[in-house]
Order: sequence, then C-alpha cells, then structure tokens
Amino acid sequence: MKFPSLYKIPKILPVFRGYCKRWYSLATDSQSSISDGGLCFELTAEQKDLQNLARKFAREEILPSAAEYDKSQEYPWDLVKKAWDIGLMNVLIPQEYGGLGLHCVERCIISEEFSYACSGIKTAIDGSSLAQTPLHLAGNDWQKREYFSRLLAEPKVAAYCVTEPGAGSDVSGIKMTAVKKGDEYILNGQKMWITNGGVASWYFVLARTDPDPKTPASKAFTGFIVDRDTEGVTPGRKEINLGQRASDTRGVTFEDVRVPKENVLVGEGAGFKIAMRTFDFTRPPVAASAIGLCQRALEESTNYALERKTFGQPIINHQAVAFMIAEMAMDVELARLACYRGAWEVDQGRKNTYYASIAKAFASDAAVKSASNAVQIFGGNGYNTEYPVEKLMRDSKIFQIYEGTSQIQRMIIIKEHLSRVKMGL
Ligand SMILES: CCCCCCCC(=O)SCCNC(=O)CCNC(=O)[C@H](O)C(C)(C)COP(=O)(O)OP(=O)(O)OC[C@H]1O[C@@H](n2cnc3c(N)ncnc32)[C@H](O)[C@@H]1OP(=O)(O)O
Repeated sequence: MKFPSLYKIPKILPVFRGYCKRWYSLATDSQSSISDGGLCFELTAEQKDLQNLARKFAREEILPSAAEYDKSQEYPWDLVKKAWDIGLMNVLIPQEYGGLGLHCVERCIISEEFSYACSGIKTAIDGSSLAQTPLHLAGNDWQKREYFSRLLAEPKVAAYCVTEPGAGSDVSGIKMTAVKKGDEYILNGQKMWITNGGVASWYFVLARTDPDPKTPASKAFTGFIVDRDTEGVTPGRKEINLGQRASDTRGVTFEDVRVPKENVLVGEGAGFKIAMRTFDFTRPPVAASAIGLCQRALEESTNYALERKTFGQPIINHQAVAFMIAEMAMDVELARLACYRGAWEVDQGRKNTYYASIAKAFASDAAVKSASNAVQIFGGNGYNTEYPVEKLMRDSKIFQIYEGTSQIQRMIIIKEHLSRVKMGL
C-alpha cells in the first residue's frame, strides 16, 4: 500500500485517513505474527509509508524554511496548516472522534523526521499533542467531542499549562488556584514557559483545588480545559529563547477566569496524576525529536568530514574526528532503541514510565553532545550561521530541560528502578 503523493494534499486527507484505518489493522496483524519469532527491529510497510510521507514533508517543506523561521522567530502557521492538511498533525485523536487514532510509535516516527529538518518547527507543529494527551487519557465523551473537533475542523493548536514561574521541575509546587463557586471554578495564577501559549485556542491547565498544604499531590490538583478566549486569560510576550525559536513560548496569566465544571477532567483532585501520566505518552516522542536532531548532526558531520581537508587529507581520516562521528552514530542507534522501547511499551498498554524517562534522558543528552561535537568538527565554520550546525547546538539544549529536565528523568528512573527491584523484576 502506498500513500498518495504529497502534492495532492488538499484532496487526500479523507483518503489518507482511510488508508490509516486499514493500515492499522494490517499493522497489528503483521506485528502479532512478527512477535511469534521474537524481536523485530523492522517498521511495518505501513509505518515505512508514514515515515516516507513525514520525511518528504520535512525535507521539502520544513527544511527550506528552517533558517528563516529561526531568524524571524515567527510561529510557522503556513507549515502548521500544511501539516494539518495532509494529516500529520493531531494523529493521536481517536478515530471515533474523527482522528487517525495512531499510536505512540507512529508519533515518534513523525517527530524524528520533522526534527531532522528543524526541531523548533517540529515543536511548533507538535506541541499541541502535549495538551491533547490529558484529554485523550482522561476526557469524557463530551469533552473529547467538543475539544478534539475544534482541532480537526481547522488548523488550530492547544497548549499544556502546568509550569509556573516558581514551579517547573517540582509540579506539586504550583500556586495557581481554582476555587469552586456554584457550577464554575474561578482560576487565578500565572503559568510560565508555555509552548503554544500565544497561539493556542484552548489550554490544559493544572491548578490547586485543595488549599491544605498537607494534602498529597495526587489529591490536591485538578486539570481543566480552558478556552483561550475566556475573559481573564492573557498570554504574555513571546519569550526570546536560545534555540527552537519558531516555537511560541510565553507566560499566560489567569485572572478570575471562570471555567464551567463540565471542563474538569475526571474530577476534583485527579489532575496531578493526569499530568504525570501524560508524560508517559509524550516523553518518547520528545526523545524521537532529539534523535532527529542527532541524526542531522551525524549526517552533516559525516559529509563535512569527507570533504574538508587538513594536513593533506579529509578530516574523517583523523581518528580524533572519526571517533566523534562514531560516538554520534552510537548515540543515534542507542537512543532510537530506547525511544521505540518506551513508545512500544505504552502502546502495549503497559506502564512505561521507566522506559520513557530513560529514552528522554538518553536522547536529550545525546542531542546536546552530538550537536556540540558537530560544531567542533566544523571548526570556525560550525560557529557561524552560514552552516547548519550552530543552530543544531542552540536547538538541542532545550531537550535537557522541557518535559522534565535530564536530572528529573534520572530521579524518575532511580525511583522506578528501586520499585522494580522491590517487586523482584
Ligand atoms: C512536543 C514537545 C512540546 C514541548 C513542550 C514542553 C512543555 C513542558 O516542558 S511541560 C512541563 C515539564 N515538566 C515536567 O516534566 C515536570 C517534571 N516533574 C515531574 O515529572 C514530577 O514533579 C516528579 C516526577 C518529579 C514527581 O514529583 P513528586 O511530587 O515527587 O510526585 P510523586 O510522589 O512521584 O507522585 C505523586 C503521585 O503521582 C503519582 N504519579 C507519579 N508519576 C506518575 C505516572 N507517571 N503515572 C501515574 N501516576 C503517577 C504517584 O504514584 C503518586 O500517587 P500516590 O500519592 O497515589 O502514590
């Protein structure tokens, strides 16, 4: 089965969705037969088609615009619209709500391809998935119908509002309050570093509903879906960041924002676990995004080292350079294994917290190391904006920070490891 040409985009979406529905049943069948023989590192034919489609879009649409968006720091609405048109956005929305209902492995495939071309544009296009995941995991039928349909009807995006000026790594330290009054909640507080903060049409918001500081995190917070145009919601200025500059990052202020009780996910007190569980689904795709950047660093470095000569020969022949490239290749391969393990586990319906954090930490650290070494291999050229690797280095750093720092991932890994030891796993 082949996907239609990218350039028949406007007409293909329903066809693409039809393919995806058929493809999924085929993929599931073929995966179960493959698993009879043990491990399998092959994508299914249909996943390869998806990869080819995402690669074509990334190389032909994202890559040529990457430097310009990095410079202008504008949100790439034109690319968001194109990705939306061909069905490469909102892919997790279940079929019963009009989406493709793809799984975490497929999201990783798309993330890796997009990030190869530009991880900033990738974050701009895909940041919405982070906000969609709490709704996917914990929304009721009405909430899903209402809020997913808005994203499918038009190229719109959502944002995940958890971090605050005083609470990033320590989610239980958030200060935003939500107080119930009649059939509404009144939200007050300030969110910070919100990806898509200024461009989203709705937000997932985590707020404290139990003022008692002794109440455990698992009962003290509530998750809400909040419309962007509700009175009292004010996005701040666009933050000027080191890298991933096409992504829209802002503070968002909530001042006496009235949210109907129908917009509470699950119920009062359920928010912290929803926010945490979300990361189990979204950290593997963040790892995949870091891998896309690593792969780009590897390819740029290899090509450059084959061309560039010093001491009478291409620099690839100098072991000092060759070993840096070998390290990049090792990191790409190992990060990819960890990433797809994390995604596969959650697609099997198993708790993947351990694998998701391993993947996210390893791939993020690999991205920073690979991009830095790519600059080193390019020498003075690498430090210059005429070459692509300085942007890779700037873009890479955020992987060690967003969706949980590399240090937080290690905290999660050791906690999960010790509980596995206790269980005798
Ligand atoms: C596409 C790319 C877009 C990029 C946009 C990026 C936007 C962002 O960066 S979003 C913000 C990123 N922030 C983070 O990642 C936060 C990092 N911090 C954390 O994950 C947590 O605060 C963490 C892990 C440190 C734990 O905090 P802590 O306060 O110690 O909670 P902890 O005691 O472990 O758990 C509290 C409860 O939650 C439960 N819980 C914890 N993790 C999970 C989980 N994965 N699933 C379900 N429940 C969970 C625990 O079981 C516990 O429940 P109970 O009380 O019933 O036993």
